Order: sequence, then C-alpha cells, then structure tokens
Amino acid sequence: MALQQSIDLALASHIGDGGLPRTALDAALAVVGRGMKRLAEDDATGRLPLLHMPRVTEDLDGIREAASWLRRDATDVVFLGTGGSSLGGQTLAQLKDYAVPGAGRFADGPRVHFLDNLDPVTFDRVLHKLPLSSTRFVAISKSGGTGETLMQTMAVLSALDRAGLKARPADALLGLSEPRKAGTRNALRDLLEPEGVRFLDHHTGIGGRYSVLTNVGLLPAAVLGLDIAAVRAGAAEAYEPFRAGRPAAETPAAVGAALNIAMALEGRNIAVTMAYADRLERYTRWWVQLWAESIGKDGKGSQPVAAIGPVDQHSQLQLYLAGPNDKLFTVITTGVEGQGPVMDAKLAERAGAAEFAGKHIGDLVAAQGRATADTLARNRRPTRRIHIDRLDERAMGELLMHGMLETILTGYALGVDPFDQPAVEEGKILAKQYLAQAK
Ligand SMILES: O=P(O)(O)OC[C@H]1O[C@](O)(CO)[C@@H](O)[C@@H]1O
Repeated sequence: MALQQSIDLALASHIGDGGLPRTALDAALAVVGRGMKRLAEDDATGRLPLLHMPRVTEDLDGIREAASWLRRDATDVVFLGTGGSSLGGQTLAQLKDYAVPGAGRFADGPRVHFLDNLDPVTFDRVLHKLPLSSTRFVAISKSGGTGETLMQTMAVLSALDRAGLKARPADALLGLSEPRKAGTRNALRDLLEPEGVRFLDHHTGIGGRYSVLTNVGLLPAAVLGLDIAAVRAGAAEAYEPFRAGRPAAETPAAVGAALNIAMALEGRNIAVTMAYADRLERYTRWWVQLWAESIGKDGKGSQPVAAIGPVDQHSQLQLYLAGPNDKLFTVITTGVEGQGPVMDAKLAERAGAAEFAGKHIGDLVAAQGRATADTLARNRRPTRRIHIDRLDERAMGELLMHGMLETILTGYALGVDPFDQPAVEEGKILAKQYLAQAK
C-alpha cells in the first residue's frame, strides 16, 4: 500500500479538547461497518460496477489505441467536458505536469488542454490560437446533454468549417458518451455521429464523478503516456481490505469515513484537504466535486475545501489555526525529502539562513507539511495525515479509490444517496429558459 493514513492527531487522546473522543469514533466505525456490509452486497450483486473496475483489464488496449490515434501527428489534444467528465482526467494528467505552475508549459508530447469551464473569452482565444489542422478534440459527456459541452463542441465544428476543414470532423474529433437509450436523446451523439465521428462508450453504471478509473479518466492519462494499468492496480490496493472483509477499524477508507461522520456529529461541518504537492492540486479539486455532489443533500453534508501547501500557508493557515474550530483537516504529504535543488552553503549564510545550507527544496516542503499538521494539532484542530512516499500512477489510483470509497461510505452512513445530484437540475432548467429569452 502506497497510502499511509494516521488519524492520531484528530483524537482527543492526542490533542485534547478539540479532538474526537474514542467513543465517538468507535460509534461511527460501527455505523460505517454496516455501510461496508452494504458495499459487500453491492459488490456481490454487481450493483456498483465501480467496485469491480480496479480489476478490469480487458478495456485497457482499446483506451490505449484511442489514445495513440489522438496523439498521432497531433500538436494539441483538447478535452471538452465538465465536472466528472474532466476532473478525473485532469487529476491523472497532473502526474505529467498538466496545470503545474511553470512546469506545465514545458511538458513533452502534444499539448493537452482541458476546457472544463465555459468562458467565452477563453474559448474564443483558444480556438484562434490552436493549429486546427493538427489538433484533436475529445468531447466527453456521460449524459450527452450538458449545455457547456454541447456549445463547445458546436463551436469546434464551426471553427473547423471556417478553417476550410469541413471534411475533417471524423479525423479531428472523438466522442465519449453513454450509448443511446431507447426513448431518450443523446444530443452529443446527435451532433457528432452524422459527421462520422467515432464514439467511446461511457460506462452506464458509473457516474461522472466516479468515472476516473474508466475511459473518462484513463484516456487523457494514456494520451500523456501514463501507465493506466498501474492506476487500476493502485485502486485495487485501496479496495483490498473491503474484498478481504477486514473490519472497519483496519480499513483506511472506512476509518476516513468514520472520522468525517463523527466530526460532523460534533458540529465540524467543514472538511479541508491540504496537499503538499503541486501534482495533487487537481486531485483536491476532483475530491471537492466528489464530496460536494455526493454528500450535500437532504440538508446534510460538510463543506469541502481544497488547499495546497506550502503556498496556502500564506493565505489560509491563519484562519485554520486561529479562526473557528469547526473543521476537520486532512494534510497530504509525499516523500519529497532530498528532492529538488540543493542550497549552497555560502548563499545560505549570506541570506542569514544557515539552516538551509546543504538542504534540498524538498526537505523544506517535507518539514512544512509535518509542521502544519503538528501546529494544527497543537492548536487543537483535528487533523488526519495521509502520506504517500512516491506519487506515481499506482499511488494516485489508490488515493482516488480511497476517496471514492470514503465518500460512498459517508453517504451510506448519513442516509443520503451518494450517486445522484438532483438539486443541480433546477438551475440548468432556469438557465435554459433565460437563454431562450435572451436577444
Ligand atoms: O458528463 P455530463 O453528463 O456532461 O455531466 C457533467 C457534470 O454535470 C453534473 O451532472 C452536474 O451538473 C455532474 O454530476 C457531472 O459530472
């Protein structure tokens, strides 16, 4: 297992008043244990295909084949799609420097873009800058009906047309959506199939925000040359204690769920995840969607907050240490000791920072992650620590599956359906009305 979780600094026995009494944790573990039984049934009946995904291998060649088609002679590969149709792919892509400040601009291979937020200025600029004759687009939408993705796709078709590439849609685009269902329309397929555009099928039994282990997340990963089998193997590690029927207290994702539930019962309704790695920034955003859409319903749910370190020490930590004690913190660190540039002793002396001499940048980041967790605990702020020694495909797969299992178990324990998001429909309907009225 690449992921090491410790909840000591969340317990009253370690941090005093602000911590969780052991009895509260044990009570939550008992509830989560019942949720694990339900998951075991979900697994046995096949009701939750996500649980089988870590061990599926037969689709991997098809994903790799689609990825090499996308890469072939391409300068740019653009992923259209939003929410769960984008964030999982972005999370994996960040292992190859996607959206990493500074480094992202120098990444090898075709430039990969995820246009997940609809912004007219951005879309205009990107379409004008892209060399359209060597760009490939992937339009991803489980439902095939998301307005943002449809507008983006239509804009791309028109731009190809304007650029004199009218005959090219089938060479320039790939679709990814659910197969057509009798009696319902799939607008994305309606738009692209008449152009001869090929489609990959979205898994019908796995929702968007849980789709990172399917072709939705693995296709971008494969375009970037990541080892997609290792992502699934890592996910299998997170699921192994469930498969083996281990008790909740010995199952990291179940312990995480119990911690969240017990904290919420104690009135801590904010969950902050602070990851000390640029390559986990997209992961924190992926987790925010997963948690918010899965748990926030029926008047229940805790507010997910994403932070990264050390940079957010300089923006958020003051509040975390001295503001209201209403949060559960998760500090994620990676094994960065000895990594990065080493500090010259003479320069360190000149700067009056003798303690830097001979130290690597990674040594400071490791010390900061440790210090933040300890300082939070000293200030009686309950803190869970997750450490990943080597952040690679396998570890990322484990972290992602851990997050999904923890979320599902929390939903089960709170009595909410972790797989739907009924409330977001209202705004979509209203926006369509306003759009129809707009001149
Ligand atoms: O993949 P789709 O169907 O385009 O949906 C995109 C996103 O929109 C939502 O349905 C919310 O509006 C998310 O749950 C989903 O990840």
